[in-house]
Amino acid sequence: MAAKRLKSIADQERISLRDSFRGWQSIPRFFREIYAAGPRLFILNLLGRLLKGFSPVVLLWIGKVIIDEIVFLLNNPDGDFTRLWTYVAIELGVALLTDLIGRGVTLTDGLLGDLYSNASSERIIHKAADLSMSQLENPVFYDKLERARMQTNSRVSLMSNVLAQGEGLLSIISLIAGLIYFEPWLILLLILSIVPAFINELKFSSDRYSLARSWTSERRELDYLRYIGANNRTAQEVKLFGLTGFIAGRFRDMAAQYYRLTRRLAVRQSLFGGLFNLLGVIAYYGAYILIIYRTLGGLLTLGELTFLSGSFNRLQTNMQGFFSRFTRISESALYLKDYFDFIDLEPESPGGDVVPMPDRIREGFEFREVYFTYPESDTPVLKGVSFRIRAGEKIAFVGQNGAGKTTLIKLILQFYQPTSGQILLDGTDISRFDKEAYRKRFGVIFQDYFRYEFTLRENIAVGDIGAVRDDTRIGEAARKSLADQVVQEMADGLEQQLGRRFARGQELSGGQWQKVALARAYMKDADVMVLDEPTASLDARAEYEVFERFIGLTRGRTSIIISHRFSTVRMADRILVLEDGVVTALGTHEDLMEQGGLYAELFTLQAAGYQ
Ligand SMILES: Nc1ncnc2c1ncn2[C@@H]1O[C@H](COP(=O)(O)OP(=O)(O)OP(=O)(O)O)[C@@H](O)[C@H]1O
Repeated sequence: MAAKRLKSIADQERISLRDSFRGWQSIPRFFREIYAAGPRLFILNLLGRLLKGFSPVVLLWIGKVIIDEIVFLLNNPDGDFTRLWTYVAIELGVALLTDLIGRGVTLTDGLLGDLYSNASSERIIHKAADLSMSQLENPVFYDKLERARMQTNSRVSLMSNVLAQGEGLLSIISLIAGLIYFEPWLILLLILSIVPAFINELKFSSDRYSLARSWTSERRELDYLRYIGANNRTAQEVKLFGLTGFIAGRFRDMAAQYYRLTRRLAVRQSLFGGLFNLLGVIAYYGAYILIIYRTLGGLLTLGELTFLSGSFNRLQTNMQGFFSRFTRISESALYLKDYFDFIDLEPESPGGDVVPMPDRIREGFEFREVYFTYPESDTPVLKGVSFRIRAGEKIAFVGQNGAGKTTLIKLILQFYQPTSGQILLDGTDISRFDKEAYRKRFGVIFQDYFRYEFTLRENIAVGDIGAVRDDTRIGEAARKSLADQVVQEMADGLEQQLGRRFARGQELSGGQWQKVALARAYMKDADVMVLDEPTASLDARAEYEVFERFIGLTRGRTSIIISHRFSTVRMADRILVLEDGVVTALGTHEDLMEQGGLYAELFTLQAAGYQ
């Protein structure tokens, strides 16, 4: 199998050093979101870190005072020991307090992280709901959604890193103040030992991000392969068709390329990093020798020697931590920008004033010269479609696979806007109605309805989720769609968990699922019922019953039915025949039979099959 060649770091647009800092602009907004998720925890955390930030210098300082006091007492054996023990007690107190505060900080970090992660996941769900189908189907948008969703955990660690960074900065400033006070030259050595390592870190982090980013869609494919390769839904086909080798091979090729690219980066980073670290060790010993000389020369006390060498050592570790966190933050902050880019996506809006929905449909729908091409596609699906659906009538759409029947429904439901032409409801362009109010008037079952792994009750109630506790309405919807038979067969009745994913879940047959899905359309007293292939999985008797009920129950209500079964279709008031995106006939069953076109041909073909 010829594997796709994947983009390497050399192929793609590189993210420059300056771009690495770009992400930092999003941090204030990020912290506003975290604050909003848990204001009290956030303030507690800041206070804790503030105190903890000063603890290293305080501890080192007390250590210095203690050693100087010991040296003094050694030289003056008759001196008073009270001061020494007081210092030791203070050191113990500070050490205990620092430990306690440290635990408090870890605790508030974890809790804040949880709160923030929950809040941001919810935001992403809401945002995805605001976007149009064409936005969601667009791969660029989808990649943004994917990045926003996948990086929830990395945002949580970003939060801890930024907070730790503030704390680290306090420690560094206070330790530097001590160094400057006794021995300013040490600062120069410190800078010398740290800066090259920092630049190295920064460079590699932007490379890592560039690589990960340019690979978003490939990683999605890897995830998809992992999913279809090890999953109870695909297991049947994978076993039957022997697909394991194919899927695993495809996964292996892609994963190996990704591994090779990341390995090269990681090895180079680690080599350079090691080299620069050696520089740090040499600088530390340079500083140590300088301090020893000064002490031997009587310029520094023994306590000051321990304070300075301790401070230098701490500073070096703290600064290394600071810089490596800095690059980690720059890296995750770039992802943060992806998240905000997604949150800031503008939903498509028609512009102009919103017109209130009429309280009931008087005339009906009208398609006027509607042309439609799916986004990201060049092939027109609808090519100048004009027809009316009268208020209260039952209309059936028929036509061969791919003719555009479901597309007509998607346009009526405003999942997409026509490329040109108009769809009117009682004379008003449907795009001018508030989408939510408009869609509320429809009871719909889609051809590719979703099987939610929720309870049976919830699966029916998704048609009007506000009524999930309304047993009367759920029971009625189930009766109308024959789903009541399914309810009776389940051990837990309406509370039966469906699907196999969760404990006590019960899988349904195709026809049972269809009855459940059909019940959703009955959940509300909709003005317009839309049934797209509602009976494809039902047995002949169930199908007959479903339709008989449907006709009786929706008398006088506008309904649209898509079906390939002509026994169903002929029950409609009028039938629209769609051929390759064009309406070729519209009339009653009798009219169309008389005309002798595609409808008559298909009807006769199917009828002959039953003889
Ligand atoms: N989301 C989409 N993006 C791009 N093209 C699409 C999309 N959905 C459908 N199409 C294309 O639009 C054409 C019409 O599809 P549609 O689902 O409307 O057909 P249909 O008449 O309902 O067919 P069927 O009887 O098989 O359900 C098909 O050629 C299909 O490939």
